[in-house]
Amino acid sequence: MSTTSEIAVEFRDVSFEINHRLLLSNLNLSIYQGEALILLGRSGSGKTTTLKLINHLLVPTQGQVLVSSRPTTNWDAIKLRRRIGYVIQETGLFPHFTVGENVGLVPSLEKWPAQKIEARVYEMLDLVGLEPKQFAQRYPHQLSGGQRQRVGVARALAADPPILLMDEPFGALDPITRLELQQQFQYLQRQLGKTVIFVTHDIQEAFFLATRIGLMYAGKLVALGTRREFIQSQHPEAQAFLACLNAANNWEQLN
Ligand SMILES: Nc1ncnc2c1ncn2[C@@H]1O[C@H](COP(=O)(O)OP(=O)(O)OP(=O)(O)O)[C@@H](O)[C@H]1O
Repeated sequence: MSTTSEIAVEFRDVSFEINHRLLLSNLNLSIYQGEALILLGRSGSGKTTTLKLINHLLVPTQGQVLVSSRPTTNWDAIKLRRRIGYVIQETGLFPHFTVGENVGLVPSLEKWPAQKIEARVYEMLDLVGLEPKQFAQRYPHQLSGGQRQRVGVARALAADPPILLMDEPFGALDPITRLELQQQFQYLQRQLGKTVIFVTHDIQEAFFLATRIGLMYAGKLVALGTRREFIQSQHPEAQAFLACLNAANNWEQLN
């Protein structure tokens, strides 16, 4: 895997509070270029909040988030977001745009010439396994959920951003399509060398995709490390997740 020791995103003692509720406290975390950092945690543990602090949808109430060594508060928010692809569970595709227009959105906002956009759209649809001639002219409602997710990934990759934020992107899919997309995504991430921060509450997904796993619990990062290190963690929340993994793997013992 092509990780370098250069830091792509850094949280320096970050807390985030809203309406006197502390959603995230004292987060310190460096994410290296080219790695797939999986944020794992149960519902409400603060994973999405952490992602939104990276692309400036939220601003820390304490500390700093740095992207390419610059605090997000010093970035022009639009320029920052163009460097960061964002894929969410409900894909956020524009319903009145065709698949091609959705995928070409950021390149057209960046005023690429029409021919270059079209070539890029075809390249991206190919990359995520959708036959461009068949799919580029369709509308999102004419696709299955799995196909929409593929379009969401193609759109996030279209302007070649160095960083990708993925918020439970495959959560709503059937397990077979999900595994297929996870495999394709892992291949793509390694080929393209993107820095990926991927949110999930599924430990199998985390183990499959991770360079490192960051475990969140009640707004805190309570464990951080490789799969091997995660298995050795004594934190009760890590143990609870590992118990889920073991339960899933021990189904043969059921009669
Ligand atoms: N705008 C808000 N105002 C108040 N509380 C909020 C707000 N946004 C999120 N929260 C709360 O912050 C906590 C963390 O939310 P967050 O969405 O980061 O969790 P998560 O780990 O991504 O959960 P899930 O896996 O369910 O998406 C939750 O308890 C949530 O209810």
